Amino acid sequence: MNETGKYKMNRKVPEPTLKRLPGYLYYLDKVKEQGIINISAPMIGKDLKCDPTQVVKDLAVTGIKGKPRVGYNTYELIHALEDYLGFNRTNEAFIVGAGNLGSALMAYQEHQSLGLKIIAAFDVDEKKIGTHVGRIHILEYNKLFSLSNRLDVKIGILTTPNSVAQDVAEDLVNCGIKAIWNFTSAILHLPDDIIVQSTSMSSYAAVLLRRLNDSEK
Ligand SMILES: NC(=O)c1ccc[n+]([C@@H]2O[C@H](COP(=O)([O-])OP(=O)(O)OC[C@H]3O[C@@H](n4cnc5c(N)ncnc54)[C@H](O)[C@@H]3O)[C@@H](O)[C@H]2O)c1
Repeated sequence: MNETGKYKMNRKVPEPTLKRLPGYLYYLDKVKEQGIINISAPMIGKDLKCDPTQVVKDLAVTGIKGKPRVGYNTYELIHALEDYLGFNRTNEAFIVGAGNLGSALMAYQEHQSLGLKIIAAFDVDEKKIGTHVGRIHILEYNKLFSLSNRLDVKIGILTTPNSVAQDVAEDLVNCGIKAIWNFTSAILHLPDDIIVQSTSMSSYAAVLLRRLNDSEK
């Protein structure tokens, strides 16, 4: 942090901090609904079962500082978090692979409130092409190239089988995609400037099962 308490813009915020920020936002929305105007770090820490020092450190990345004995202004903090996370902007995304997982992601409207809007899906399966999930149309994979020329989409969500993930990811990059949310288990080899966020439910399940096993010993 610099002397004003703000993180320098070029400083890379640790991933665990970034992962915790949406949780604060969700919690603060509930606090706001209860009409609570100011909230302290110890109160947030108590409710979210985490260390208040960690809360202060995490929230400092937004540039907002709490006041001694008053805490944070709930509205200011929500706004700062939304702004920092880009939730109050619309980020359009393509999804490739409209199977079980791809369709579930398309059906999950909550992403929109996070500023992530899936505008089209692409697949190679003739039976799926031309259908839609909610308002999202599933288009022929080859259309990815012409459509990305017309639209300035920067995010690609990858839900194809693992076997084709690298090829599809390279196509996405060639179409101008700058950030890939990778749900496959493939380890993608892409240029350094491409942001890849891999998400694995299996790793969370592994932690859950291991902890359950440990607790039963
Ligand atoms: N990250 C997670 O937690 C998690 C959870 C479940 C599944 N997965 C992974 O997500 C991926 C999808 O799983 P699923 O159960 O939805 O599979 P699925 O078979 O239901 O869907 C895959 C879709 O991709 C399409 N496809 C195949 N080749 C393609 C290509 N070259 N271009 C475009 N589309 C293509 C298929 O036609 C199909 O519609 C798999 O890699 C799976 O391992 C990840």
